[in-house]
Amino acid sequence: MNKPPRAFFSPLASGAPAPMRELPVTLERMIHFVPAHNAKLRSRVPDMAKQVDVILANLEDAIPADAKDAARAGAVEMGKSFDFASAGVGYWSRINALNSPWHLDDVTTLVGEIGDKLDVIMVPKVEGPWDIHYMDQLLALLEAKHGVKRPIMLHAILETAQGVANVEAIAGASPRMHGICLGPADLAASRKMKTTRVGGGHPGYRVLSDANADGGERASAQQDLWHYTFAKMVDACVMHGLKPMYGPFGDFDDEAACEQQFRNAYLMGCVGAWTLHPSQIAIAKRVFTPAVDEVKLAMRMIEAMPDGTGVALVDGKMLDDATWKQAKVIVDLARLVAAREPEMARAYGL
Ligand SMILES: CC(=O)SCCNC(=O)CCNC(=O)[C@H](O)C(C)(C)COP(=O)(O)OP(=O)(O)OC[C@H]1O[C@@H](n2cnc3c(N)ncnc32)[C@H](O)[C@@H]1OP(=O)(O)O
Ligand SMILES: CC(=O)C(=O)O
Ligand SMILES: [Mg+2]
Repeated sequence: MNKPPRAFFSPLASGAPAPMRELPVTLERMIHFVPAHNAKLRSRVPDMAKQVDVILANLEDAIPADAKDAARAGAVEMGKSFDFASAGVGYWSRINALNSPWHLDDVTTLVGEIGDKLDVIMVPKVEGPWDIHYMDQLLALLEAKHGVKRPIMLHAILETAQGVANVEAIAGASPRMHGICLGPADLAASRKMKTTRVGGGHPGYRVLSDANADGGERASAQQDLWHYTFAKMVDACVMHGLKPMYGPFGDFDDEAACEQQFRNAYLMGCVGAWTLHPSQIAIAKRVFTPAVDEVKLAMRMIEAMPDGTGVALVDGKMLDDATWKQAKVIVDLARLVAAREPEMARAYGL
């Protein structure tokens, strides 16, 4: 059963900030992962911040068990030593799972030490709305205790079969929800898929054409292992006004496959993807920034139907209200990019 509408937007603790009614309008083309226990990489945060939209201090998987405390302390140091808000860069942290021995210390330390610096907590292995309700209540209590002025948002990773089954309820569980991203590595393990990869396709997952009468070679094409989950996730996010994102791509040497995975996500409606290595930043930026010719076409489409109604022809193709709305999505994104990147503003003519 859902909360009554008025209760949905009430603070969950006396003194906690009022839940947000709308998500901040901001670019999140890449969530750049920094292993927070690594002092060398932490020292590069000011440089990284010039290249990415969001920096995330990772505390969960990929951090060795004996470095969990150091990673937590590193996340606090990152939040205190660099002014992400003034740089126009988001600051997120991925905490350890709700049933792990590090989870409680992660949440209490982050909110207590840098609650007013942290935009989003990324929650791994979310199974159902109950996980979000728990986080919502805990954060409200901690925000009230530490005088945090702005609610910390939640971004769920969709990486268990149970989570996929419950994705709509997860998306609608709290006004704290920022978005959901796909976690293909844990999801593969959860589903007992016979793969050993972090995202991307698999050469064995194919469709074969019918046999040829002459016994000749049959055409076959690799298919997308993630399409069903991904489409379900995007619709759940959009239904609740959240931001869908692609997650990680683990083969750093296969830049073409990474770019294709990111592009599929972009076309399907995602706002961004994770970058795990510096080489992936340019890929994410290229993919999640609308191309100049696409933006110029979209602007001509909007000009052809100034009030968004009726029918027109642009370059021989029919447009109506629905195509106008698609064009507006692209132009709105271009305006967001242009506000941050003067060279793109010039290229778009905005
Ligand atoms: C399934 C999941 O949960 S995915 C999310 C969890 N995984 C992660 O967060 C992984 C994040 N990435 C990393 O930890 C690292 O990229 C590694 C350990 C995988 C590889 O790092 P390296 O072995 O140093 O790779 P490589 O030699 O190619 O790095 C080139 C340079 O980029 C730096 N670099 C590597 N990763 C990063 C990063 N995420 N951010 C910033 N700089 C980085 C390296 O320090 C190195 O710098 P240097 O040449 O000055 O020494
Ligand atoms: C993203 C992530 O955590 C996973 O693929 O498991
Ligand atoms: Mg995972």
